[in-house]
Amino acid sequence: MTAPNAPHDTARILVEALPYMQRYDAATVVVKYGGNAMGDSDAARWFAQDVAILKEVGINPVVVHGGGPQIGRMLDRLGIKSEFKAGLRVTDKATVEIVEMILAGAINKNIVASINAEGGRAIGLSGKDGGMVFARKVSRSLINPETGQEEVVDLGFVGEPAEVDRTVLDWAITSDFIPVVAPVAGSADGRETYNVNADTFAGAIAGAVGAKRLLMLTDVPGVLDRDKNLIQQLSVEEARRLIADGTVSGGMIPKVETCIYAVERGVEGVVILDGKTPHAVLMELLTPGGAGTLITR
Ligand SMILES: Nc1ncnc2c1ncn2[C@@H]1O[C@H](COP(=O)(O)OP(=O)(O)O)[C@@H](O)[C@H]1O
Ligand SMILES: CC(=O)N[C@@H](CCC(=O)OP(=O)(O)O)C(=O)O
Repeated sequence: MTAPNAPHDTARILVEALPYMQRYDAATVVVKYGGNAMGDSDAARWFAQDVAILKEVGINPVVVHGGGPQIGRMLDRLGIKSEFKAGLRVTDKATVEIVEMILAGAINKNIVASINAEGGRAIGLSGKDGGMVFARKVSRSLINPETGQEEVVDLGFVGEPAEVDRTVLDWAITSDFIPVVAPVAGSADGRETYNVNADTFAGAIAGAVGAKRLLMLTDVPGVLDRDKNLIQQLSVEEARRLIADGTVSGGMIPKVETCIYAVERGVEGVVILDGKTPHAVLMELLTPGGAGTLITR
């Protein structure tokens, strides 16, 4: 979106945006803000402005954020080694403490402050708050490259949402507040803290609140084919095929799996897009110039 430099520019932008505002009027849109999308201060400001504007025009944003690179940098500073298996961080007791500190602490509060600085009323939460999300331990089977056999790997305190209670989100959505949620959740008995992949967490939230759209902001233009060209639209079936044939790998796996999960739970469309482009969220929702990969049924 180019900045309006004359009143007729502003009027043109508003006229163009109007049908889109009507399409999403009073709808809930879940925006997953990945650690790689956070970028520099300009990108962070565009994001905060977009979220504040959405609420202002009658659309209800729920932000779920990540922070994988930021967790990695803190673990490095502390000399704690970290590895990923199947796109998930193997998380021991010391690591889960840092994960909660970075996600539910520093990053969550920075995003809240940025949105508030743009005139929004953001409220920072984690899955623990209001009993929003209870998690259970993730179990994953992977092929051991040495033996070629499938083995169950222990990822430690990595969780997946087992139960989502939307009460606290509904309260925020129907008030002035914009919920900003860190993907950390407790076990049902309150004894354990789990590190939940932010994509997975966002999908569970989008499904539970009946979101009309889920936007997944990352640092690539969307899902790329083998020649690195952007795929503009995918069905659930095509998306599954891309995971199975290895076109989609690494951190894109939980992202595409989340898209499939959310669409199957009634979210009309999920878009994977580059969160570092100017006003990516508004451009996607309120202009004809939407970018990224749209995944639908
Ligand atoms: N087919 C693909 N299309 C686009 N990105 C892919 C694909 N396969 C793997 N990736 C990788 O997935 C990354 C995005 O996942 P991730 O780094 O976990 O993002 P985020 O931190 O935003 O959640 C890209 O930067 C890219 O390296
Ligand atoms: C289990 C697991 O891998 N958790 C992630 C949580 C943060 C995350 O997902 O952040 P991004 O969206 O920026 O990747 C992690 O520890 O990095």
